[in-house]
Amino acid sequence: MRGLAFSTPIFRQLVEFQSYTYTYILGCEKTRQAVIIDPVDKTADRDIQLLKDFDLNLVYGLNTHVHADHITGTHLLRKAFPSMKSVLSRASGGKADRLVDDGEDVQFGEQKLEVRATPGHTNGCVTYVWHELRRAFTGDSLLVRACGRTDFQEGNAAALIFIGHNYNGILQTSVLEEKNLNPRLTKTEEKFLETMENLHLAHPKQLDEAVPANMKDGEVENSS
Ligand SMILES: N[C@@H](CCC(=O)N[C@@H](CSS)C(=O)NCC(=O)O)C(=O)O
Ligand SMILES: [Fe+2]
Repeated sequence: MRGLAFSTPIFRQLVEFQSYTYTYILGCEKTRQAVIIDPVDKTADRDIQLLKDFDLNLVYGLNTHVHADHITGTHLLRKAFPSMKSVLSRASGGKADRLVDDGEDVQFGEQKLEVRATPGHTNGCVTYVWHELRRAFTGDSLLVRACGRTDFQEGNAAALIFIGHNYNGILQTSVLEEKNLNPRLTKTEEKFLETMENLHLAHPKQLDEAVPANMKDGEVENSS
């Protein structure tokens, strides 16, 4: 069977409920090539099943940055889709099959994502822009009504430009909304820097295992 017939590009937003990470599957309906953005190891089986249900061939597994709150699922997805290449920014200093720089395109069938450097949460944060559908995947650079923390992983509030998580169940946002409603981004630069200095957030629970593993494309000893 040739899978379900889609008449428009395929798009799914998925959640991993331990770290509240949002994962995205994007597919070209004509060639059935697909990418996944910010997959999590714990939900790799779900993602593989969904890709297979849709008869999609995963060509890239992209990470927006070296995550501190979960281990990427790219190494597990590659087992099901052996030609899949993991993608990470060169500026992150981490390992991946393809290292990308600002301005590069990542092609999947007739669709593509533009890589834009959006440092601040980490040095190597990038946003992937899908121009065709006017969607931007910001990782933790910009969150709904918030932005990524800047108190570890070379975080630098002064470098933060823009938004992957939301802890209140709001699934998406727009540049217009955040420009007007984001309590951090509507401040003066001075007040913004002061706010970021004083967030006093607890460290992510998986920080100590996630960062070293994600620097090595998710490969950890004892990982399945
Ligand atoms: N409780 C979570 C971690 C929460 C956290 O630190 N989130 C990060 C993004 S993951 S690096 C963040 O930047 N938060 C900003 C904010 O304002 O909440 C866990 O233990 O995993
Ligand atoms: Fe992060």
